[in-house]
Amino acid sequence: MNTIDERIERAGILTEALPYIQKLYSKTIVIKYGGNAMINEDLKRSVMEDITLLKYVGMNPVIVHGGGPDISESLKTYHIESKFVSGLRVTDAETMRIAQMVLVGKTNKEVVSNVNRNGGKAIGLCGIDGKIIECEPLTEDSEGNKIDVGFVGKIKKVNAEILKSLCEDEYIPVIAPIGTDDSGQSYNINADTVASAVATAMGAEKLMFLTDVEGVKDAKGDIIFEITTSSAEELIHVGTINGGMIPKVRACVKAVLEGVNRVHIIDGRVLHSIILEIFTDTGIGTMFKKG
Ligand SMILES: Nc1ncnc2c1ncn2[C@@H]1O[C@H](COP(=O)(O)OP(=O)(O)O)[C@@H](O)[C@H]1O
Ligand SMILES: CC(=O)N[C@@H](CCC(=O)OP(=O)(O)O)C(=O)O
Repeated sequence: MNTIDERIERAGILTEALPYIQKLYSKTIVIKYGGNAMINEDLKRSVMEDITLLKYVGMNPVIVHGGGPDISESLKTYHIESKFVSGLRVTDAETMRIAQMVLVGKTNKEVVSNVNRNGGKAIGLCGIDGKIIECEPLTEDSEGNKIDVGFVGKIKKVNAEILKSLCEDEYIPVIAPIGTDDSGQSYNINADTVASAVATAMGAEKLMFLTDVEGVKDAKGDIIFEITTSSAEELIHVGTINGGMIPKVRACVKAVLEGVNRVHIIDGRVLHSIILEIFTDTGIGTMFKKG
């Protein structure tokens, strides 16, 4: 049994959250949940509890999930080697078939089921459903160099109406990063890119990327708490930001420039990282701003 002092302290913590709840009430918050942050059951549960809590206090969370490690593992069982160009998986027809099977059939349903188990109402979708994500083949990397990565999609349009209706109807949309074109061809898309495009199309207030580092690091390895869009580009240019952090940072920069107010990269390995970011003044991880 808790003492009265402990209970008063708890009440204090809850009321501290009030200004944040008021500020973000009815606002859309897009959460990118990366494969490398889906580490263990405790962490998965804490992410789902946080997201369900956001919904119950009146915010509109939308989840975009990755699943790169899951895809690579499945490809291995089919004796297919994973190849990446500019951080993007080279996706031939067979890789596309397996990526879709894994992302939609496995990862998406696991996330949906975890949200539901925690009392939320999740609806699993990918960009093919309702043609939410319209694509064409991606033929250039972010520097404008020609690349041949097969069925990797460049997003032409996100049709956000269905997502908005689901949010209004008490649901939490859970989106797998697969898109489609007019012919019905499926495309594999980097999940960071999808999260950014969904946040912009939905007019989200906030976009959070859960990953496996504390935030964006500078050349000395220290976390950068606030980064401008121009210094982010500069750190990519000099190589301080590299590998999988490049598409993530570019997705952040694009979202900020296209009107998403708050964009953060946070450590998905920390229990309740979403709540810590949203309900505290200092926040955690790296925040992006225009400039
Ligand atoms: N400047 C940097 N700061 C932080 N992480 C970086 C940086 N440059 C490269 N990285 C790497 O980026 C990784 C995160 O990208 P990625 O593995 O693609 O994440 P996710 O699977 O969550 O999308 C980190 O684990 C880190 O190794
Ligand atoms: C084109 C491309 O690279 N697509 C990614 C989609 C999954 C993803 O982005 O997952 P993470 O967020 O866990 O890395 C892939 O095939 O791995």
